[in-house]
This record gives sequence, C-alpha cells and structure tokens, in this order.
Amino acid sequence: MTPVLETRGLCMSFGAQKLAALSDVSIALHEGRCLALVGESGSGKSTCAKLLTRMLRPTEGTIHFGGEDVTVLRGRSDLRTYRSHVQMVFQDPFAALNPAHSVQHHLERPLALHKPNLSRAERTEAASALLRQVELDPATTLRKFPHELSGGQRQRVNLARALAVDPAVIIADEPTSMLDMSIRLSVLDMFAPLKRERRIAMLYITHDIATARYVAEETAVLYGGRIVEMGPTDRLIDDPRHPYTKLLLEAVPEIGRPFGSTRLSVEADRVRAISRGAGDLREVAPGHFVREIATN
Ligand SMILES: Nc1ncnc2c1ncn2[C@@H]1O[C@H](COP(=O)(O)OP(=O)(O)OP(=O)(O)O)[C@@H](O)[C@H]1O
Repeated sequence: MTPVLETRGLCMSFGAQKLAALSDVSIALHEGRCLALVGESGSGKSTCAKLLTRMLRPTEGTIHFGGEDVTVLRGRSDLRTYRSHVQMVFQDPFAALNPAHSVQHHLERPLALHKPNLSRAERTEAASALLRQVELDPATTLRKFPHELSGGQRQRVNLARALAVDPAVIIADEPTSMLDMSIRLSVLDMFAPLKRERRIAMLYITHDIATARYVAEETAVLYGGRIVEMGPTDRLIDDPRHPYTKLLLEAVPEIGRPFGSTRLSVEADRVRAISRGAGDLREVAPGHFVREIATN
C-alpha cells in the first residue's frame, strides 16, 4: 500500500553549531491508520511535526505526500494547499483558538475557503455536522466562545476545525496532555471513527507510550532525535526490544506502585546518553544506563 505521507532519512539541525534535533527519520503514514511517535521531552517530536507540515524545511532527507516530493515546496500558495491536506491539532487547545471568535466562526472560516460554493445556510449546516462528528451539540456550542468551553470541548472544536478542510492527514501533537486525565481517553476515542470512516492517516505524537495502544496500529520510539524502535503497537508494548522502549514502559505510572523514587537501569546496546533530549538518562558504564524517575 502506498503511504499517504512518507519521510526518508529526515534530518534537522539548528543553529550555527548545527545541533541535530532529528537524524535519519523514516516513517510512513497510511490511509485509515495511525502511527504513534513516542519520546520524552526534547526527543524531537515537535520538530518532526513541523517538518511534516513544512513549517520547517529539513536539512536532509525527503517528505513525499501522495507520491509527490513536497520537501522543496516554497511558494505561499503551494504551502497553503499542502497544509490543507496535512492538518495539525496542537497540544494547547486554548492557544489554538482565537478568544475573539465564536466556535461558528472557527469552523465556518475554513469551510468558506475550502468549499466556496456553499451557501451561508449550507456552511452553518456543515459546521454543525462537524461538531456532531466530534460529539458536541451544535445547538449549544456554535455560538459559544473559547473561554465558555471546557478543555476537552476546546480540543474537540480544534479537531472539528482540522476536519473542515477534509484533510488526508492529521498530525496530533500531544493532543490530550493538557487535559484532565478523566477525559483524555474520550478525546482519543474520537480518532477511531476518523480513521475508519474518513480514512484519514494519522500521526499521534505523545510522551505517554501507554496511550499509543488506544489509537495507533504502529508505534515509533524516538530517542535523541533517532527512531530506536518501530513496529506494531501491541508487539512493541508487550515485547519491547530496545532498552529505551523498556524504560518508557517502566516509567508508566501504575496504580499500587508506591510513591518515591524508582531506580531503573537497563543494559543498552545502541542508546547513547550523550544524545540531547535524553533527560536524566545517564550512561554509568559503557552500554549501561540508569535513570532516576520520581514517581510522586
Ligand atoms: N528552533 C529551534 N532552534 C534551536 N533548537 C531547537 C529549535 N527547535 C527545537 N530545538 C531543539 O531540538 C530538540 C528537539 O526539540 P523538540 O521540540 O522537537 O522536542 P519534543 O520531543 O517535541 O519536546 P517536548 O515534548 O518537550 O515538546 C531540543 O533539544 C530543542 O532544544
């Protein structure tokens, strides 16, 4: 199956010192499927999202969308067209919405650009349908402003707005990390019908490997800008092969685990703690890594 969006050997470095934020990243997003990109803070997840949406241009490697090389897109209108196919849902649902505009405006604006032939009444009906798709009641939501919505409702509006332009790809960058625990899964649950019914290809970016199982058929683990393990999510969680994947899984909070500090150590064959973004993972002997994780 030809991927909808594919990267080959993607690299990104910043600044005069050319510090590598991303090295040799090759991933593929397929129609109706989701890939989770998992890694801790600083591992390069957001950089990857910015490259895929072409907010940044990679220093090396290529990005193909529908078979076409979009790595070199430059013109404003070409980039705008590309980004209408590849939509982002951001971490902070409040910052992504304009406090001065109603939900109706947030949804009807992209609809007006994407489907200029719709009459005003048809546009409002399309906005209502989008809200129903994300399980919000149009009658009570359309007229509201962002501050009148809960965090979960705002993230649903963001998702509805992304859907307004019929994207082929949605990149969700930590979409639930700023939401209350109790509603995270209900927001993630909305991804399944988008894949099934709209056949959208998704990239779910998260630091929380445990949630990957809810949304993603495949998972890639990013460490220090490199993919250290990739495979079917169930296999990767049940039988992690790379030491860093094991560390991520051991760090998942569990009910019943006592408060305090858990000392995790792991024999590593490929991880190098000198990679930036490694957090407090330390190499204490060649190939031997320890990490202190506060669990309270
Ligand atoms: N514009 C930039 N200029 C210089 N360095 C950058 C820039 N953007 C990102 N970096 C660096 O690249 C590395 C990866 O950053 P990135 O934001 O992609 O990580 P992340 O995994 O998304 O982290 P988080 O989960 O904390 O958002 C970090 O070391 C960061 O400091």
